[in-house]
Amino acid sequence: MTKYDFDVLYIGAGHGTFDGAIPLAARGVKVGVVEFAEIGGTCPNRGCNPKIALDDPVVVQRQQEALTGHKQAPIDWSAAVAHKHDVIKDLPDMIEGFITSHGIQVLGGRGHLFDEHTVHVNGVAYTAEKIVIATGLRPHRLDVPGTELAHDSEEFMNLPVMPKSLVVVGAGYVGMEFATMANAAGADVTVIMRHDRALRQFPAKYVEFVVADLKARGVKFVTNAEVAEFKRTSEGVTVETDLGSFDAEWVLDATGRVPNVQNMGLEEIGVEFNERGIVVNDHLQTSVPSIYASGDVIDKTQPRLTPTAVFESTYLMHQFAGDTTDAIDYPVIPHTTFTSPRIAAVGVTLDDALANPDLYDVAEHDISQDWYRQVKNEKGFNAIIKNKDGLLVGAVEVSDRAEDVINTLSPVIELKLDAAQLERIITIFPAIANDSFGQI
Ligand SMILES: Cc1cc2nc3c(=O)[nH]c(=O)nc-3n(C[C@H](O)[C@H](O)[C@H](O)COP(=O)(O)OP(=O)(O)OC[C@H]3O[C@@H](n4cnc5c(N)ncnc54)[C@H](O)[C@@H]3O)c2cc1C
Ligand SMILES: NC(=O)c1ccc[n+]([C@@H]2O[C@H](COP(=O)([O-])OP(=O)(O)OC[C@H]3O[C@@H](n4cnc5c(N)ncnc54)[C@H](O)[C@@H]3O)[C@@H](O)[C@H]2O)c1
Repeated sequence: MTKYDFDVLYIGAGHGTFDGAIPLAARGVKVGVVEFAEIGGTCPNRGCNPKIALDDPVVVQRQQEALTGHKQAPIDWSAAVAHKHDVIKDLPDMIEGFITSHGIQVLGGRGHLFDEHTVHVNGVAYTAEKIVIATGLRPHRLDVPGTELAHDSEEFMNLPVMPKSLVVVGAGYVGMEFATMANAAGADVTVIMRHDRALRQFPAKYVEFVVADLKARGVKFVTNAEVAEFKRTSEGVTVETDLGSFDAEWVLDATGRVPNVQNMGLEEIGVEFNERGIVVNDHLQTSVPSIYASGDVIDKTQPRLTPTAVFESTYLMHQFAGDTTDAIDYPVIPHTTFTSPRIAAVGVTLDDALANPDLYDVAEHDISQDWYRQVKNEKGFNAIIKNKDGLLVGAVEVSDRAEDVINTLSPVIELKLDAAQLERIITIFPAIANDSFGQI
C-alpha cells in the first residue's frame, strides 16, 4: 500500500496528460487528474479541432476556385461556426469517459502545489508519489492601454457572425491561419506585424508565397509596426501604432501564448521556471525530483504542438510504469501552418541545408509540373533535403496538401529508410503518398 492518495497526480487535463495517464491507469497505477476548465485542454476545445473544422470550408472554397478559375462566394461563417460547435461539443465528455472508465479520479478545480508530494484543490489536500504539471499555455495579451478591447483565438472561433473588418496583431501560426479564415469569410483584414516577416519558423520564400496569395485576396500587411494603444470608436476599435492608426470592427490579439505557471505555488516549493515555461531535465523531471512536467508548459525547443505533448505524456507513462529509465529521445517533429495554401516542414531546415552544402544536397521542385497535382490545378513548390549518404533528412513544401506530403515523408526520415527499403514500400496510386514517395 502506498502512503499517498495517488501514485501519479496530473495538473491539467490536456494531451500532455491524458494520452499517457489513460494507459498508465490501465496498467494498475493509481492516477488522478486536476482540471478547472474543460477536460481535454486547448486542442479539442479551443485549438486544433475547432480550428480545422472552421478551416475546412476555406479548403473547399479554394479547391472550387482552382478548378473553375473563378473567385468563389465568401464562406458561410455562421454555418461553419455552428458545424464546428456540433463536431466538438461532445469531445470533453468523451475524453472524460475514457479517463474515468480507466479508474482515474478527476478532481475539478485549480491545482496548487503545497509541497513536493501535495496538491491543494478547492482547499482539499491530495498527496501523490509523483506529480506532473501539464498546465499548457494561455493567450498573451499586449500590455498597452485598451488591451481589453482586443480578443483571443477562442473568441474568434466563437464569433456568431464574421465582422466586416478585422485587425490581426501578430503573424505567427494563429495570426496567419485566422487572417486566412476571416478573409475567406469576406472580412476586410489587416495584419499588423512587429517584424518584416510572418511565420518565421518557415523559409522566407515559402512564407512569401502564402503572403502574396493573401495580398492578392485583399489582406493588408503592415510590417515593422509597434502597437501603442487600442481605442473604442462608434464602429469598433482603432489600433494606434507608430506607423499610423487602423480602424476595425474587431481586433484579434495573436501575439503568442505564455505558460500557465502563475499562482500555482511553484516558487514556494522551488520548481524552476522562466517566461518560456518549466525547466526540466532529459527525463522531464523538474528541479524538485518528485515533480515532472509535460506538454506545452515545458521550456523547450521542440514545437509546442499536440503530437509533441502526446509524445511527452506517453514517454512519462513508460517511465512511471518502469518500461524505461532512458532519457527522452524526441523523433523528428513535423509542423504545418493551416493557411491556404499550407506550409509544412520536417527535419533539417532548408536554411540550414543551403548554408551547409558540404553536408546536404537540396532538390527544389515545382509541384505544378506533377501530373497528379495538375488534376486539382495545385500550385506550390517543395525542397527535398538529403545527406551525403543519400538519406532523406528534411523536407518543406508550400501547397494545398503540404501537411499530407510532410506526414508521408516524416517516417522515412525518422526510420532512416534507404533506397532499397523505399523500393519495398508500395502506396496506393493515385494518391498524395504515391506522388510524394516518387520525389525522394
Ligand atoms: C488556436 C490554436 C490552434 C492550434 N492548432 C494546433 C494544430 O493545428 N495542431 C497542433 O498540433 N497543435 C495546435 N495547437 C497547439 C495545441 O493545442 C497544444 O500544443 C496542446 O493543446 C498542448 O497540450 P497540453 O496538454 O500541453 O496543454 P493544454 O491542452 O493547454 O492543457 C492544459 C490544461 O491545464 C489546465 N490548467 C492550467 N492550470 C491549471 C491549474 N492550476 N489547475 C488545474 N488545471 C489547470 C488548463 O485548463 C488546460 O485544460 C493550437 C493551439 C491553439 C491555441
Ligand atoms: N498549425 C498549428 O500547429 C498551430 C496553429 C495555431 C497555434 N499553434 C501553437 O500555438 C502556439 C501559439 O501560436 P501563436 O500564433 O499565438 O504564437 P506565435 O509565437 O507563433 O506567433 C506570435 C506572433 O506574434 C508576434 N508578436 C509578439 N509580440 C508582438 C507585439 N508586441 N506586437 C506585434 N506582434 C507581436 C510575433 O512576432 C509572432 O509573429 C504555438 O506554440 C503554436 O505551436 C499551432
